[in-house]
Amino acid sequence: MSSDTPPQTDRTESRDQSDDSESALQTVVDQLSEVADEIDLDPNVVERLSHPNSVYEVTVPIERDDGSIEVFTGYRAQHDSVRGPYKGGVRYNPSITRDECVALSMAMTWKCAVMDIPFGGAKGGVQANPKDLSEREHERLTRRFTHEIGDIIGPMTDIPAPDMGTDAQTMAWIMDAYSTNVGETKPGVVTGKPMSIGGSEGREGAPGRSVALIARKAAEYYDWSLDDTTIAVQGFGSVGAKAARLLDDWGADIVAVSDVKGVRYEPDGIDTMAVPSFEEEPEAVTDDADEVLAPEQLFELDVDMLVPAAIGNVITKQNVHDITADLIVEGANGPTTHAADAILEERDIPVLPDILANAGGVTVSYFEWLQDINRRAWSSERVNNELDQEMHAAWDDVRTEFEQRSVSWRDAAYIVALSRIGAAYDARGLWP
Ligand SMILES: NC(=O)C1=CN([C@@H]2O[C@H](COP(=O)(O)OP(=O)(O)OC[C@H]3O[C@@H](n4cnc5c(N)ncnc54)[C@H](OP(=O)(O)O)[C@@H]3O)[C@@H](O)[C@H]2O)C=CC1
Ligand SMILES: O=C(O)CCC(=O)C(=O)O
Repeated sequence: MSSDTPPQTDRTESRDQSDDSESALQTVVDQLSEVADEIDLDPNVVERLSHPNSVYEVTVPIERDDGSIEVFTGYRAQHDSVRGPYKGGVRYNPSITRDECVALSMAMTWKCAVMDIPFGGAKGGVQANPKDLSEREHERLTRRFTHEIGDIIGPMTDIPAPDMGTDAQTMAWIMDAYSTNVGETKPGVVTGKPMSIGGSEGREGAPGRSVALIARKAAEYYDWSLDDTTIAVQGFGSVGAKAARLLDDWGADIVAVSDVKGVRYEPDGIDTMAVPSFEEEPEAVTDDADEVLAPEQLFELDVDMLVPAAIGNVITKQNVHDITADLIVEGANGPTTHAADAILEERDIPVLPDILANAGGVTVSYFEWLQDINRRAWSSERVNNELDQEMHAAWDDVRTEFEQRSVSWRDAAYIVALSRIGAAYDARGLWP
């Protein structure tokens, strides 16, 4: 099944349009086309990359705890595998759509390429609110979803991982359902598993760690001291809480953190360890806070650095002018629309893009996959050292393009990724 992709739009044209309706897919396709022009990427490769290889839509019926049957819709989008097996997370979210999965799968292709790890891009999910599911319902949903996509995932074909609304336990159920089906234990079919069944040290904290590492690199690049840097973080889950806590530990002042209910604001700096993360207790970030702001006020705060680490398309043409931060580091996937990105560029506010900043997750997933294949566990020191090395190498590659071509950080990251993907297509010559 192939997808109808949106038409590519001129960036200046999109500047003049309202981006109320700019979809995540439109954002990614526009970015692809802009960078393809910059590096003269073969138009055939651009055409190929503008479409997912396959998109699967499945029906996931489960028995609720009260005995009734409820039917959910699930997706798995596989974008491109020229550099290796499809790789990407599975999210449980009531508003997830087919197109959003396609957009996120495309971003995974770029992310793996910018990190130079041998995977392509995929993403999937189920249209369900994990907060409305009991643990047994979560398990039944996961096992049935795995059954429905069982033929198209596998350690050498497509390897799911956690994303919003899913966690290590979800991955354990996927691994068990898949392994039971094929009659053999296959730890490599998913990453982000519990340690007891082949998970890796450091995977859970890895995306937040990479966000913090890139934030620190960027601060150094612009000659800031982290000790004098104030930061606001949207989302206090797997990515946001870890990033905030590390940056706090490294000396920055985290002055605001938020969840769906609001913003906890402490101008003198928050003790981030004392605030419950999403995993510790959902929707509790503002509990007992002295000062609580409305969620949308986070972007208006007078801070040095902004880290959107919750959901996509939150920095838009409508609110981008409220932003006074001097630097943005994207923890979430696709938090900035293409139109808002152009305005930030005009305003000289650098944006360190998602495909670099949060790539620690898939990088440690790659380490986990290697450990599964070799049946050898790495120490947490080894995982963190190798992650730091990979992040620094990717930073250097992106910084080189940023400086040599005088493009945005996002375009520089896309250039690194698309050059590698283009070279793989050149070498393989996949055209029939
Ligand atoms: N987990 C991973 O391995 C990776 C995740 N990402 C991306 O990072 C982002 C966050 O994922 P992750 O940390 O795993 O998700 P989690 O489910 O762990 O946490 C999400 C957090 O965002 C908050 N949140 C949700 N909606 C809003 C909103 N509208 N405004 C403010 N806060 C909100 C939640 O708060 P509440 O408690 O109120 O629900 C929660 O604190 C996603 O874009 C994901 O794709 C990227 C790379 C890897
Ligand atoms: O760890 C992985 O394989 C993918 C994580 C993910 O979905 C992401 O980086 O957006």
